[in-house]
Amino acid sequence: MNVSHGRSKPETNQHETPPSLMQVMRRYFTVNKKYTSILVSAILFSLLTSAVLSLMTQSFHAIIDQFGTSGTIVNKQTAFLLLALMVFIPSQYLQQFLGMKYSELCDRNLRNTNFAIVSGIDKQLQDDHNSGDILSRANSDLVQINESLQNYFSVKLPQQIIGIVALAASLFISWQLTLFSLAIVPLIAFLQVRISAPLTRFVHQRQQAAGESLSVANHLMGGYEIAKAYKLGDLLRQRYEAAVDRAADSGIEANRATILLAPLSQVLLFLPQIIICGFGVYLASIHQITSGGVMSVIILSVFIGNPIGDLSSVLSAFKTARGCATRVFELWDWSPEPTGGTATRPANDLIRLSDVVFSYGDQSPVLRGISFAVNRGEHIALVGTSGSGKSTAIKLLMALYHKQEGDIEIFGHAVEDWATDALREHISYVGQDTYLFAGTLRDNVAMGNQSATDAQIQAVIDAALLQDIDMKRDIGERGMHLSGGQRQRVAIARAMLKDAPLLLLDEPTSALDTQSEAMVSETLRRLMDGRTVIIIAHRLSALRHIDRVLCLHDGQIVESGTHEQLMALQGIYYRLYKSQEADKDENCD
Ligand SMILES: Nc1ncnc2c1ncn2[C@@H]1O[C@H](COP(=O)(O)OP(=O)(O)OP(=O)(O)O)[C@@H](O)[C@H]1O
Repeated sequence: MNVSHGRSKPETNQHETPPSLMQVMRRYFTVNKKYTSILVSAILFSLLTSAVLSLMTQSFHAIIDQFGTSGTIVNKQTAFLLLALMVFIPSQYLQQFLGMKYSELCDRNLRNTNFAIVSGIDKQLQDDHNSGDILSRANSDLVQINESLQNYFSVKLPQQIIGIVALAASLFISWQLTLFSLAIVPLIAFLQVRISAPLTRFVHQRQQAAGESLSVANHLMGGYEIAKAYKLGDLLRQRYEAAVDRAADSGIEANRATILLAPLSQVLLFLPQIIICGFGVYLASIHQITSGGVMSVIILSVFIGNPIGDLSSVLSAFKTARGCATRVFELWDWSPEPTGGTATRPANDLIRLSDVVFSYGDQSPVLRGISFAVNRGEHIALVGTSGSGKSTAIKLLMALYHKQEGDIEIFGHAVEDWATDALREHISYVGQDTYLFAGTLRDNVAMGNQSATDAQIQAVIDAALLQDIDMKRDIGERGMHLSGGQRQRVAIARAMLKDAPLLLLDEPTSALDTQSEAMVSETLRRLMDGRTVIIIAHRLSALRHIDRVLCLHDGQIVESGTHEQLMALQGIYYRLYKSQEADKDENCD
């Protein structure tokens, strides 16, 4: 596993040995290294707290011994005790506060880093994973990491530091009494480690299953109408319950280990003190230790016992954090989308595909050597049978996927020579599934050009025949408060505002009824005017004004020409056209 959050692995392998706790924690610290000074300060305050605590115990020791021998209390020691308390309290506050702050800042950093990485994941990898799993890694896994580690950095780590210093002070007072009281610790610690060993696996499985259940819930919300229309409620519920069952089974196993560890911790907490009392009285009786010494060791044993007793909960917190962090870091190791080359401006107006071959993953090729060129201002239509590769060709032009063979040249640069972001600035895209964001009409249109003025936005709203809708109107999540035709025209208005020289249209009217289609077609005409356009067209009757039609079949261009030329050819295009005409006649009857 990488130490930095730079990603190198092309793909995750579920069967790989999971990274060790050390590897995961090293990566956690590296990713959050800008906050290390806060953690170091928390540790320094823990050291100060423990040093003050040891000195307080020493003076307490002296006060009791003095009182035992002379019946008086030493004023100097008492004054010191009070002074030490005044340092102890703020120091303990700061150690906890800084530990908590460190963990909160790390959480924020992990979330921001995670969002940036998720938004740049290679499209092919994203296709291969379900969105619920990605969301679960980006949310509940991060929550679990924070919950597990925050308590450690703010409470448990300072306790451990204080415990170590208290142990040293206790050994200094009476090494026999201290070691005797700790004799049982190795055995119990060994049991704790053994019992908690499978915890990481169960936590990993639980989070995996939680991701699956989230994915099913996503389907229910995203495909609400379909779920209702096809009565998919039961099917989705069964899938959801199966995933939740798996999450619960793994959760029960994970918690079983945690619960088993609890009694061991209790034993660890009290046993040393009982031993100190008994053995301490014996040592005092043979003058090996004073009564003040026994009292001090008892006090120190509480600070030593705390971290030992908490070992099990610390272990389980770390194992939970390790399981979740492994899933998050796995996501971070997925290949990012290539940022491309250095070209940021067009060299000329030509778009050209030469012998392009492309397949999704290791499947058989979807595009099998397609070649065509588009000149500035030309309008080209891609038509053909379903699955012939039309949308894929458009996605290659947007650099969402990358061809395996051949050349793709956009405005005079090979697609891979373009800086990917710059390339996309020169392209407007309107697809068949319009994605609108929750917010106002203005917010959605302005995504085409975030520096546009209200007047410019209103102008494209008017041009897209949306003038009846107030631009401040909330259009609902995914534009649910609008009709299908209106949603499509919002997408067109967005593309108009972007004003990019290349326009890619993927069946922008296919989902519309005839009336809406007429309105959308009108706005489309306004959008296409003066731009280079590649349109995937469903209704062939609308292609009479297109400069050139390319007919795809089985990943190859089999016919090319104007509508009239292709009709005269009486090939695939002609048959598709005729079958659409026949459908239309049938519907009219
Ligand atoms: N993300 C993907 N992963 C794997 N295969 C895919 C993916 N997208 C599309 N395909 C496959 O690639 C082939 C071409 O799909 P594409 O969407 O390019 O066809 P199309 O001509 O646009 O079809 P339609 O007219 O039905 O929209 C199809 O067989 C499809 O199953």
